[in-house]
Amino acid sequence: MKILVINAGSSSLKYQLYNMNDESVLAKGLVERIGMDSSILTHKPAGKQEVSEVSEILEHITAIRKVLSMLTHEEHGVIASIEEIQAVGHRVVHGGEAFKASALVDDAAKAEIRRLFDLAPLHNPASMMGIKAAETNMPNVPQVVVFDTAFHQTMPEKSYLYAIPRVLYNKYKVRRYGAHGTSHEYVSQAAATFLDKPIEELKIITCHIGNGASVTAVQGGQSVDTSMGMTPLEGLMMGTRSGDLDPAIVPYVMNKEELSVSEVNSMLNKHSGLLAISGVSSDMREITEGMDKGEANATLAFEMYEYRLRKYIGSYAAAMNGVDVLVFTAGVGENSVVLRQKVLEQLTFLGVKLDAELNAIRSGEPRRISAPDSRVEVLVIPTNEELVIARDTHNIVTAANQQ
Ligand SMILES: Nc1ncnc2c1ncn2[C@@H]1O[C@H](COP(=O)(O)OP(=O)(O)O)[C@@H](O)[C@H]1O
Ligand SMILES: CC(=O)OP(=O)(O)O
Ligand SMILES: [Mg+2]
Repeated sequence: MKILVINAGSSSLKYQLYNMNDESVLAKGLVERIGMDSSILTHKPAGKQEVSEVSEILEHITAIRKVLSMLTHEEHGVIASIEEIQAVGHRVVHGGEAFKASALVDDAAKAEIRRLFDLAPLHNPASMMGIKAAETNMPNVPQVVVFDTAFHQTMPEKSYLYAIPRVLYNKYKVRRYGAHGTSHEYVSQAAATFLDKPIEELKIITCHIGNGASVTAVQGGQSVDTSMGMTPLEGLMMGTRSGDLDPAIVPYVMNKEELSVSEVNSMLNKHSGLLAISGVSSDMREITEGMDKGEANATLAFEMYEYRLRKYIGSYAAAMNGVDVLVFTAGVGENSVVLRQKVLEQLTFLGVKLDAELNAIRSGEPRRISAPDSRVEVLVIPTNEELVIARDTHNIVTAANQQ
């Protein structure tokens, strides 16, 4: 079965085409700047040269049409016809309380995802555009939705409730949902496999540190707490998101600066984090370059980012009364040697002992970076959200076909 995996953002669309017979990736790519004056489609067929194409792509529907024509292209294509795509899997950030697992797309699922627009205004509308675009271009192909929030549905009330009037939960479902669940689940299972230990016996802290970043406490294979909240704004300091802050700052700043709700949302989601403190970039590579050059603001941004991540790790060790395994994943977690080093150097109180040489190795494979006598196993595990989405899609569509 060939499955197209789609991760739609508000102005971007990432895709991967899988052959599920051997779980190989036939092609992958990215459409950026959808709706802007010049959009860029970057397409990488397996074993062939990467190609880029600049054009005007105003909507997701057009973006998918371009992707499909690239996948079937004479020179850069990997399939003879669109008919070869037997299912589409979509990443959806918010599944609320309704979705505890992945699901087939039908009218009820779409209505629920739409109902959740309010809770994830930056993410769910983009996912819905991706679903609509795929339906329009491939009307008879089954579609599956895989939710970032699903893995965190095991959190107990004491983790997911906010200490605000209960009526807000009853009426509006205001609570912690978390995100990046597909990744936290994948890397926690991969960690247990790597260590050859039953996941039921492990206390694992998974750090998904990408553009968006979150930490999860995984006890016995289940998410028991996570740093992102009702929306992906809470928790760690991120590329452009503030993470935790005193909620009183919001009305105070709105009042002083005469900001609207959407302006303050935009400030906290798009103009904060590393970008705001460094004044230069939201990209960790540029932050560390600035730090190497002795730039004070880049150095401060890095220090805040590292410190806040370390505090979350400490608090989740307390939440589980211990930690056996610490996992780093996603763009920054997999690649930033210096971030891991700075975090781990000050977790010696937990029994963490870093092996600096192992930490400096660059590899795309799961690996251990702690010393043999470290009380906590520290691993770097490349995440693969797309593969999980492809597998869930395959399982759900296969089961539906058998009915
Ligand atoms: N070699 C590297 N060193 C440090 N940071 C890196 C490196 N490569 C990528 N990154 C960081 O990874 C981030 C993107 O992570 P990723 O998981 O791809 O994010 P997302 O999926 O949220 O777009 C970038 O912002 C960049 O700062
Ligand atoms: C939920 C979220 O933060 O996603 P991303 O890391 O892709 O921005
Ligand atoms: Mg990501």
